[in-house]
Amino acid sequence: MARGKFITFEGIDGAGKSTHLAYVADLLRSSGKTVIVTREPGGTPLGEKLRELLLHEKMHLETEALLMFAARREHLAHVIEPALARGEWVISDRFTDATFAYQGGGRKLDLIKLSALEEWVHPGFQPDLTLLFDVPLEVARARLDASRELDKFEREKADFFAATRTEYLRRAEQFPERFRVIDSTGTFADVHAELGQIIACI
Ligand SMILES: Nc1ncnc2c1ncn2[C@@H]1O[C@H](COP(=O)(O)OP(=O)(O)O)[C@@H](O)[C@H]1O
Ligand SMILES: Cc1cn([C@H]2C[C@H](O)[C@@H](COP(=O)(O)OP(=O)(O)O)O2)c(=O)[nH]c1=O
Repeated sequence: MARGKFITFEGIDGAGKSTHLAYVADLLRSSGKTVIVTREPGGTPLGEKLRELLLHEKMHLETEALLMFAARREHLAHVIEPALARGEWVISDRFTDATFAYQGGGRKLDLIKLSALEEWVHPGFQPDLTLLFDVPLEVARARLDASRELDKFEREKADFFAATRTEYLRRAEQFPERFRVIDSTGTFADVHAELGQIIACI
């Protein structure tokens, strides 16, 4: 049985990534793949408890980074790795790039510390494809304000999101073999067309 593929969705809050996740899952299912959709922080019973804390409690920056990776360890062990080994495809709404972008870029935690945690939690393992949904900050903010009650991260100021977006784009340049940057300012139809082309080539 061939191993499945691991696809991650990334972007600043309000970029539109969650909106397009079901579309990509359906595209893959219609081509005969078994697909699991999951998310971070979360994706396991313990991970979802950690998510509650991470999204609503104030904590030291390093505690936040450590808990993100603790939840990720659970997620890899109990969901991602077993599914890929069974030949299933896994789509995750965020993964380690989010920790580099938010805790590293946004909150300025030393990237060397994050690389050490990454090397500990998933040495040699990376997504096969990372879709980075990119929009200007004002567009993301307007979409967020119109759509939901904001959590701890979503209430951050513009300079936090500017730094988060910059770090995402820097990583996309650093790892061009797995990143695809999606212009998420277009209509749903525009974004779907771009996603369709990318998925057709994977
Ligand atoms: N291309 C788009 N055009 C207009 N509105 C969009 C677009 N993509 C997403 N939205 C809207 O923006 C809001 C935030 O999208 P969401 O997918 O939840 O963002 P994210 O998961 O990136 O935080 C939702 O109300 C969604 O309907
Ligand atoms: C996975 C991850 C998420 N986050 C943040 C980004 C988001 O603001 C928040 C939750 O992500 P997300 O599920 O995208 O939130 P929503 O469904 O409300 O759009 O967690 C980090 O700061 N670091 C991480 O490593």
